Parts: sequence; structure tokens; C-alpha cells
Amino acid sequence: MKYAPIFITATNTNVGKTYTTLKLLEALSAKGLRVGVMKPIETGVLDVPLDATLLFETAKRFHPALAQLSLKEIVPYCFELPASPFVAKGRKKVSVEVLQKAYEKIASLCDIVLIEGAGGLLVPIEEDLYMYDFIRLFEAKTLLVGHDALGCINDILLNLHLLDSLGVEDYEWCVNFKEERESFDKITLPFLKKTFGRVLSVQDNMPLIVKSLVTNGDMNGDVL
Ligand SMILES: Nc1ncnc2c1ncn2[C@@H]1O[C@H](COP(=O)(O)OP(=O)(O)OP(=O)(O)O)[C@@H](O)[C@H]1O
Ligand SMILES: C[C@H](N)[C@H](N)CCCCCC(=O)O
Ligand SMILES: [Mg+2]
Repeated sequence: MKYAPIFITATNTNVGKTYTTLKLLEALSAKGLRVGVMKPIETGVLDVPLDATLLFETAKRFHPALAQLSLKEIVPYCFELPASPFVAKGRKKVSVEVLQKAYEKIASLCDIVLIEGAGGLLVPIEEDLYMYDFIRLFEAKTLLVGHDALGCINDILLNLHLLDSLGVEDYEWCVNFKEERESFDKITLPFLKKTFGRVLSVQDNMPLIVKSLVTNGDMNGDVL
């Protein structure tokens, strides 16, 4: 059965997209799905693309058929400068057709593909192409990962506001408890709970995140 891909983004770089994508990969594989991965663009690549390599090697462990793909097909664009693609790419052009073709090849081997962005939603790629454009390009559901430190209320709300103003409907958000679980419960949770009723975390709520994002539209929204 085929499911819409999930685009994993975050309130910023270093928040935990790769970490969360790996947890999602594990959870979906445990449910018997053939899970693919893609990192359309990776920057800060000195010799090997670290994110794409980690995602690809892990995905192959769960779904060995992915070995017929090359790393280049998992991460079509690698740039050396640890910066936004717009800056890191220099005069090179990022082609959406190249990205779509790579995605189709991965998807042909899988039930679902996890697509990790670079940085956050408003990271520029070309003059008229931002990271958030990948949601429509890949017709993906979106998982926004927030950090757990002071400032995460503002960061999460800003990103949710952007998703809503872009007309993105199929999204879920969660917090990645990386450093500040203690203080989070005291200084952040009261507002988020009051505003949203529930706060999902990578650590405690992966089943709910999966349930929220992995539905097969053709089958009247059957969930896993
Ligand atoms: N919950 C966590 N507990 C411990 N370490 C974590 C956790 N989440 C992320 N990390 C670590 O923090 C660092 C940044 O996480 P990660 O690489 O997933 O960020 P990212 O959002 O994918 O960054 P980028 O924008 O560069 O792709 C990594 O070293 C990762 O292993
Ligand atoms: C290099 C880093 N790990 C990410 N891949 C790229 C982050 C770009 C962030 C651009 C910005 O928001 O200022
Ligand atoms: Mg990453």
C-alpha cells in the first residue's frame, strides 16, 4: 500500500530533523512498511553527506531493496558550505525536475518515503524556491519538529502560522526533548497545553505522530 511521503522540517537547523526521521523510520518499519528516505539537498558536506548517509544506511537495514539505489539518488544535491542552499550552491542551479525524478525512483521501491529538509521552512534554495515548497513538490504530509528550550513557543507558533498561511493542511508538530525537558514542563508546557490541548513529543508519542500522518487517502483515510 502506498502512503503520502512525510516531509520532516523543524523550527531551525540542529533541532532534530534527522534524529526524528530515524525514529519515524524505525516506527514505520516496525509496522511492516517498506520505508524510503530522501535528503533532497544537504549542505556542509566536506567528504560525505552525513545526514543522507545516516538515513540511507539505516533505511537499508530495514529495507535492503534500497541498496539498488545510489547515495546520489537519496541526496541529489550536496554543497560544501554549511549554509542555506541558496548561498552554498553558488552559481549552480537546483532543478525541481531532478528532485522529482529522484523521489519517484525511491518511491517506486517503498510504501512511504521520509523526506528531510535542510534547516527550517523558510530556508532559501533559489530566488523563487524555499524549503517549504518541497511540501507541494512532493505532495507530502509535514512533520514540524520544535526544540524544547526557552523560545520554543515563539518558534513553534511562527512555523505553525507560516504553514497555515501557506494553506498547508496535512501537518503535525511535535517537540524533540533534547536538552531542557525539566524546564520545558515548567516554563513552556502550560501555554502549549492550554492552546493546543495536547503536545506530542518524539520521545513519548511516536505512535500518535504516525497515526496522525500515515493515512492512505485512497482508502478513506485508513490509518495504520
Ligand atoms: N533528543 C535528542 N537527544 C540527544 N541528542 C539529540 C536529540 N535530538 C538531536 N540530537 C543530536 O543533536 C544534533 C542535531 O540533531 P539533528 O542532526 O537531528 O538536527 P537536524 O535538525 O537534522 O539538523 P540539520 O538542519 O543540520 O539537518 C545531532 O548530533 C543529534 O544526534
Ligand atoms: C548546514 C546546516 N546543517 C543545514 N544543513 C543548513 C542550515 C541552513 C540555515 C540557513 C538559515 O536559516 O540561516
Ligand atoms: Mg539533519
